[in-house]
Parts: sequence; structure tokens; C-alpha cells
Amino acid sequence: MLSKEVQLEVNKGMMLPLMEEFYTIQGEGYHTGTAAYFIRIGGCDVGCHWCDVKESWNAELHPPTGIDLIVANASKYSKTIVITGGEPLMWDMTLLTQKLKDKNLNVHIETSGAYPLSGTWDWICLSPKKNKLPTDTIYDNAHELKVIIHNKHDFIFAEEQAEKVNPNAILFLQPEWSKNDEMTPLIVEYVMKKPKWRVSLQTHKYLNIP
Ligand SMILES: C[S@@+](CC[C@H](N)C(=O)[O-])C[C@H]1O[C@@H](n2cnc3c(N)ncnc32)[C@H](O)[C@@H]1O
Ligand SMILES: Nc1nc2[nH]cc(C(=O)O)c2c(=O)[nH]1
Ligand code: SF4
Ligand SMILES: [Mg+2]
Repeated sequence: MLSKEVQLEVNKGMMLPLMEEFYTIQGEGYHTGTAAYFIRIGGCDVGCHWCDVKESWNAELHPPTGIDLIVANASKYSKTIVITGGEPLMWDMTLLTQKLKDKNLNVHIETSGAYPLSGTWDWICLSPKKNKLPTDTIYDNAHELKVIIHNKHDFIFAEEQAEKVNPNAILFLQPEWSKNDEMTPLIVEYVMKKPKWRVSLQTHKYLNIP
């Protein structure tokens, strides 16, 4: 149980349950191959059965950390900061992103969009989930749509989501890692047939980096 004082700071977004931070290469989507500092915030109740960071789900396992400390640390490593989780939009991102922007950093988010959009973002990667669909506002604001393909039905879901997202969003299909061998050839075939889509691979897993 958090003390009342800490809980109040978390509610304001002055403290956040920090799981891990690491400087790496963005492995997925539009910015693949570029250096970025990742901040992984704990807490997610979307429940994707194939999620590759289930350790992030329980926010109580991750210590509430002051955002000034998070920002001071991040700014030492990179001009581009990726906020991920867990589901970062479960928390109020307003102050964290404001403080990162004050340092002239590029601020990106990886989100399912299942919670209301907060914060100021240079790049929003929306990865919608069937279990808990995105809110309306994030479809209008996403820069990329990255749909995970775990089975054939996910192509239908991807098309439904592409209908909802703003017309400037760049569209990606990414194989679910445990079904990589099965789904990647289907994605390749699909993208050649419907070239509005692009392939996204989890390249950090091939590179053996975080
Ligand atoms: C772990 S999630 C955290 C951010 C947010 N909760 C979300 O789902 O977008 C980061 C990215 O990894 C993707 N992802 C998670 N597990 C995956 C898996 N097994 N295979 C492929 N992509 C996966 C998600 O769809 C998302 O795009
Ligand atoms: N290298 C690397 N790139 C990523 N892109 C999105 C990630 C995430 O877990 O949000 C991720 C990650 O965990 N590592
Ligand atoms: S929404 Fe993201 S963090 Fe949450 S379970 Fe799904 S992939 Fe994992
Ligand atoms: Mg990851």
C-alpha cells in the first residue's frame, strides 16, 4: 500500500511506477533502427495473453519514482525518449512529457490507447488491442498504427482499425513473437497485396538487445 502522500503524487503524475529504463535502438515501427532511451512505466490491465512484458502488469511491484529524477536521468542519454509500459496512459502523462519537452527532447509513446490520451507527444504509436479498444481521440492523434498479428483474424481487426485511424497515420503489421514463423510469411504476402501496409519486425529481438 502506498502512503497517502505518495498516492497523491502518483495521481498528479508527479510520481510514476517505474519498471525499467534503458538506452537502446527502437526495434519496432516507423523509427526502427534509431537510438532512443526507453522509460517503461508499470501497470496494465489490458491482458494480451501474448504480451512480452507481463512483469509490467502489476503496478504495485514497481516503485513510485519522482518524474524530475526520471527526466534528469533520461536527458543524459538521448534526444529521443520513448515512454512505454505497461500501459503508460493509465497514468497522467501531462507533467512528465512537459518536463521532457522543456529539455527539448523528442517524446514518443507506445500505447494501446485503451485509456484517455494525456501528455504532449512528438510521436504516438497506437497498437490497438481487441480486449480493450482505443478511445476515439487517440485515433485522431496517432502517427502510426501498429497492429500485432497473432492469427489470421487479426488481419480483419487491422483493417477495422485502419478505418478508424486518421488518414495520415502510417500503417504497420507486426508478427506476434511466439507466432513469428507462421505469421511473418502471411504478413509479407498481405503487404504485397495491400501496400498501404508496411511490415514491422521486433528487430531488437534479432539483435539481442533490450
Ligand atoms: C509491451 S507494449 C507496451 C505499450 C502498450 N501497452 C501497448 O501495448 O502498445 C509495447 C509494444 O509491444 C507490442 N508487443 C507486446 N507483446 C508482443 C509480442 N508478443 N509480439 C509482438 N509485439 C508485441 C505491443 O503491441 C506494443 O506495440
Ligand atoms: N528495442 C526496443 N524497441 C521497442 N519498441 C517498442 C518497445 C516496447 O516494449 O514498447 C520496445 C522494446 O522493448 N525494445
Ligand atoms: S496492452 Fe501492451 S503492456 Fe498491456 S498486455 Fe497488451 S501488450 Fe502488454
Ligand atoms: Mg518490448
